[in-house]
Amino acid sequence: MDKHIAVLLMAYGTPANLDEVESFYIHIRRGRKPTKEQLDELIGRYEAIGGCSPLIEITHQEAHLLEEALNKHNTGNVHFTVYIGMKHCAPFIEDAVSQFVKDGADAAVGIVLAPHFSSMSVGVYEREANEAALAQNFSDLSFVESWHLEPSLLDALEERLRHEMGKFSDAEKEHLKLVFSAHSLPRRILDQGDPYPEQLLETSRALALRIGFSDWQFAWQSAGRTEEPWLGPDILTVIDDLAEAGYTAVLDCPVGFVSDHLEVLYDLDIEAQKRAKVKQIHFERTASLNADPRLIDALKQSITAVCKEKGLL
Ligand SMILES: CC1=C(CCC(=O)O)c2cc3nc(cc4[nH]c(cc5[nH]c(cc1n2)c(C)c5CCC(=O)O)c(CCC(=O)O)c4C)C(CCC(=O)O)=C3C
Ligand SMILES: [Fe+2]
Repeated sequence: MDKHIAVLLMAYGTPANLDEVESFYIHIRRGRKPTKEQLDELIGRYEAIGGCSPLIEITHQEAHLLEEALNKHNTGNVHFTVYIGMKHCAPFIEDAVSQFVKDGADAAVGIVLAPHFSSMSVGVYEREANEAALAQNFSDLSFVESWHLEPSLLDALEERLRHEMGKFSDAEKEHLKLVFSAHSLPRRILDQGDPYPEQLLETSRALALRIGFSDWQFAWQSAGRTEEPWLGPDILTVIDDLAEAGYTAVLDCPVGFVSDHLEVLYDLDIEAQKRAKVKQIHFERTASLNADPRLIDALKQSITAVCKEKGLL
């Protein structure tokens, strides 16, 4: 009999349509209903990107390609099945865990479609998966904690950066700032020595070095609308400051994200682009990795490394 390894591929989730925005938002807020203004504002953002986000469809493509890649040329009698588990919409992480337990998986490896670890992002996915596994008496669940320096990930991002750089003239490049961005988190993560900011800088440094462009900085984006302070500087403030400092071009590389979704299609393509226009800055961003074969390879390499560590391969 083949050994059956389940891969739990986790992503944020998205509402399937505008009618589902409210329940999605309530789930993000752990059961608290948003005010009408908050809900309308979020619906407005989804409307602005065409009604819904492509995140689910892209995640399905990634899952399919990953399963194919893992089962290609694998040694011995091991078979991989990829299960999608979303944090905030169906199929939820616990649904995926129930399914692979029901399917008789011998072991499971979890990975989040976000390369950098934070206790408030990837850590929460892991906790939810562990709780679901525990509830079903499944004990062989391991995780890829972060995969932010996987060579194939850097290859894919480097190619995106080189392509986008080509859209600026040599004259523009003299006043161009390369900005790496990622989803902000509440500033209190710093008190706990969270690795998130440093891992993001590691990816950013590696990429700037690869393309030989030293005029870069980091910015946070998509901070939540809550009372507590979030990590800054925010990308919109950075655009203002760069304009003030005489920059006329910005290339943003959202290194913290993998797929096209609201935070890229709205927060960058609409909101940041609009701010840049006001400030007369030529703003571009690198294309999302989506189902890029090098992204799939990065996921495969990090999953097989954990399998080897655990003696599964
Ligand atoms: C670290 C991180 C990532 C990256 C890592 C990962 O991918 O996990 C991420 C991704 C995403 N976040 C997304 C959307 C939203 N996030 C919200 C709110 C929040 N995000 C948070 C963190 C993160 N979020 C946090 C701490 C909150 C505050 C509430 C809470 O404590 O949980 C809200 C509520 C309203 C608002 O504040 O804007 C929305 C609509 C979508 C888009 C989905 C689509 O395309 O539909 C994606 C990929
Ligand atoms: Fe978010």
